Amino acid sequence: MNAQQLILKQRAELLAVLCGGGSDEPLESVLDLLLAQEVLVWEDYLRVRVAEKPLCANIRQLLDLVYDKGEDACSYFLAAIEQELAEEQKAGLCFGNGCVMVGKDRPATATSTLLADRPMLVRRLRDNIDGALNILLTTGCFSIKDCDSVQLPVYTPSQQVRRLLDQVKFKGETAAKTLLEYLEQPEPTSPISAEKENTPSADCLVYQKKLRSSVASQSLFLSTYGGTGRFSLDDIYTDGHLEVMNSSGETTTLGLEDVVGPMGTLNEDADTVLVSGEAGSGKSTLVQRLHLLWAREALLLNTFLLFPFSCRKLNAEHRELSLKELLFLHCCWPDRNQDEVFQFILDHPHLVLFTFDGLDEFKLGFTDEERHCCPTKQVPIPVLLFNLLQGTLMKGVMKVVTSRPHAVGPSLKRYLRKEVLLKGFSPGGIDCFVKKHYSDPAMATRVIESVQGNTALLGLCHIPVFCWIVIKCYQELLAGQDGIPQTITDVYLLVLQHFFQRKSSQPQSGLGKAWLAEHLDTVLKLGELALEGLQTSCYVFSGYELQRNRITEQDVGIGFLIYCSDISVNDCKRYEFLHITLQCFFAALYVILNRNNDRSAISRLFQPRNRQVSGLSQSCLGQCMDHSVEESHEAETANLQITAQFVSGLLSQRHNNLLLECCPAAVRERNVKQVVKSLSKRMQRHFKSIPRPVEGEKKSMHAMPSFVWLIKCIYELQDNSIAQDAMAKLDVEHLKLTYCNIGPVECTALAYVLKNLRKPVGLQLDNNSVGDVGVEQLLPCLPMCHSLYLRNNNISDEGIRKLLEKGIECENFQKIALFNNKLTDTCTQYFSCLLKSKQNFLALRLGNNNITSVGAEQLAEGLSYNQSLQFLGLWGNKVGDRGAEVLADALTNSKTLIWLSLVDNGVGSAGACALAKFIRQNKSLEELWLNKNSICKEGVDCLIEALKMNTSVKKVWLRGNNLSPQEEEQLSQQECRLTF
Ligand SMILES: Nc1ncnc2c1ncn2[C@@H]1O[C@H](COP(=O)(O)OP(=O)(O)OP(=O)(O)O)[C@@H](O)[C@H]1O
Repeated sequence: MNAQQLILKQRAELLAVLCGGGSDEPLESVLDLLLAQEVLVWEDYLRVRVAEKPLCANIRQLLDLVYDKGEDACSYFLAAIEQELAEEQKAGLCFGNGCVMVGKDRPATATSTLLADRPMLVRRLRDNIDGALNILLTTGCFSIKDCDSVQLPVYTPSQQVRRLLDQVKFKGETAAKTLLEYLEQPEPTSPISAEKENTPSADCLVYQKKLRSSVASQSLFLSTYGGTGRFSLDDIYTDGHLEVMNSSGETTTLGLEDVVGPMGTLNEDADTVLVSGEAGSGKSTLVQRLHLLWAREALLLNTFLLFPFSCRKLNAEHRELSLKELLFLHCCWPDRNQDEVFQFILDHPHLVLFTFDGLDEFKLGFTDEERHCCPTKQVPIPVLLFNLLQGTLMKGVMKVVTSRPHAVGPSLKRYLRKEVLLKGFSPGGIDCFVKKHYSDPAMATRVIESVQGNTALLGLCHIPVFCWIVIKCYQELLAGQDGIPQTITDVYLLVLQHFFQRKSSQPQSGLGKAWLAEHLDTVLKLGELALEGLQTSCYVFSGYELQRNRITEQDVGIGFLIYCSDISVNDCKRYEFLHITLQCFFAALYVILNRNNDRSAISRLFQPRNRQVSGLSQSCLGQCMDHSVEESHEAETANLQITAQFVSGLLSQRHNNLLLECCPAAVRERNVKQVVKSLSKRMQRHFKSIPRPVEGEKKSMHAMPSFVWLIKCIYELQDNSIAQDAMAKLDVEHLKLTYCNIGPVECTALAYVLKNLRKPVGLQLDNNSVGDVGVEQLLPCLPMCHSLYLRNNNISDEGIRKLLEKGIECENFQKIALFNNKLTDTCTQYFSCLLKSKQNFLALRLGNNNITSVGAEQLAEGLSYNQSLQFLGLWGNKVGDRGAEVLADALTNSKTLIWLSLVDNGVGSAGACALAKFIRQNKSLEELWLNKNSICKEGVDCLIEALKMNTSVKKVWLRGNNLSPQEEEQLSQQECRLTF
């Protein structure tokens, strides 16, 4: 009997076994096999999987279908049943001669691979569906709704997997690829299976589950949105730009998953990873994302337990605690067998991760003076924290610490495994964030367009917290009564207005012109609390403190203060400002608007503050700082600096009308004078520190970060005459601002002030995060720059286009250094134009970018018209022989070029021979750098011949080419100007 006849004959029995027990599973697994063998196509599958029909109706449909498909289909069907059913179910059934389920050729697409491998995938994913869903969610292939529809509790795990596979197929190729890539990763060596000794007991597993669930619930929502609508982290999280720097100062971009990975490791023996970034750059949000992904088992798969700490909350812990108490009281309490869980942690440090968010908010600066290594002994929190960071306590536990840069001094740096720099949103990140924020794409486009239309605003939006405010207050922004925001004070006034508007009795009609005066009482009460807090490094407030400042429930209801879910044992309510920068803003309002302030309030803000207390022996542990014991260190509190910046901004003429209602003109005038005087005094201190120039060198000022802060204060004031006065006394030829965390916001302020310089300077901004937007911001001061150094600043061709468009018009502009950016052949046409039109341009350094022979050809075009360039650096590009040939040709007649570098450019002997021709004719070149190429003896012979005709060249560098030591020896004897 053939297979078709067997099916017909046994129809009732087959129906009975496939219906067995009313479970879909036998039918589903047979369908998996038939799909994989292509006996059924997707449409067939849908016809037999009709949810509304009873199971037996679907099975009958399948029997009809395979019967109609003929003998082969029926053979496969019987073989599938034989393979899937248990022995007792198969008893009495006849399967004929059977057929073998063969593996098909590898399908061409990922979606068809999912079908071909369906039976295996169902088995594999059954126990790991969360991991797969997480990866689909984090990569944006799935929405939360998709995940929910897969994980309905009515489905068995296998059914959930099938729903997932069906959904992935529906989403298309990208989703299918993502899933397959995830499955190709080596199975996470779960701590359970990795080593026997790592096997956690049942109680540890229960604890892990509880911890995961507690961490997940704490990290699901973003706190900034607390009072203004709930935003889940999944819906709004946008990747920030992360970098690590190696020991030679080169930076590499990395992803969230690399934060705790080996990339960028500088000190293998240390366990603390620092994530540093400016205020509002997204550090807390980043660790929150790490927490959430760990809790969902989507990241940090080798971390068995993750303990999240907030330094802000640790500040409020005045008790002495042991490590055990710290973990269990502050993070998650084990319901069973505490000792065993703690012992597991002690025995397996490599399976544990601690995160400490906001080290800069910790009352005491890091010190390694007091050693402590006993996990059960009670000690003050700072001792515990600092010893954990050093590794004296719990060596081997990985720690991720976030901080603003100023709080990380050399004493902590010694204990860092690596430092990850968080630089806020990239331009693409801003777009992505806006799109995530608005469900209406048309609205998102409007916002993006208007942000991009205003470069100062675009610069601000690189900092996520500003970006959030701009988006939040978009209505006010569009209403635009007071013009488009330019400064951070403008942006924070918007948010103030927005919140009051929301709570006003007639939200539709808008606030009156005197809106600030109407809410002055609330502003002053919140401002006083904010200022007191900042002065004592206090960011969490009790109900009592609110009461003391007469802050009512109604005031809290406006939304600036949010309830802070303190996870310590103390269950009294605590509050914090929506964001710490908002606390600074209120403090600034208080400084400006409170009539009882003493006159020195402003000047104190601008004075250097010595914050750190050395040693833990001071009696003020856990208490507010006593300024009388502060000493020696010159680290100004960054939040007070931000406050000073807001004070400057509020005193800007632009906000005169608004403030006039709240503060008499005479008081305002007095305050303005105070600010200007303080700024001028601080500037003078900087200028006085400028060393006398060494003979033969330029007079140069190496600015400290606080110089950038002063510049930002001047910018906030928006008064050109103040900027002019400040620059009138700056008498340097070179202004060095390397490693000063200069991003687009800082570039705006720098340009505003530096455009008033009396004499042009060389502006050195190497190793910052200027980017294309920052470059655009710098344009106003380009006329005052004879040289611009922008090494390692994430600049692309587009930034260069804008820069050179302006640069061509600037008479003074003569040198540019762009080593290690993101430049390609596209930018060389702009340089070519510059070289053609600027016959006083001296130095062009484009090392370590992506310029090939195509770019070299374009550069050559410009060079052949130029009679001024002295230095041309192309180190570490890919111009090759062709590039060397065209450049050599173009430079032959140059009477000015004295230095040329083609190091590490894939130049061979053909390129060297072309350069030899150039040497033969050129009379200006002094140094030629050709190290790290692939030049052979034949190429060097050409160079030697050419050098016989040339007296100007002093040195030709040829290290690291295709020459044997003997050849090098022999060649250098022939020509002493060659260096190997
Ligand atoms: N990656 C991100 N995706 C979406 N929004 C973000 C992101 N990063 C930050 N934000 C927004 O900016 C706000 C401020 O960010 P966050 O508090 O993480 O900054 P921070 O660097 O920790 O600031 P501070 O140093 O002042 O404590 C967040 O509450 C959120 O609204």
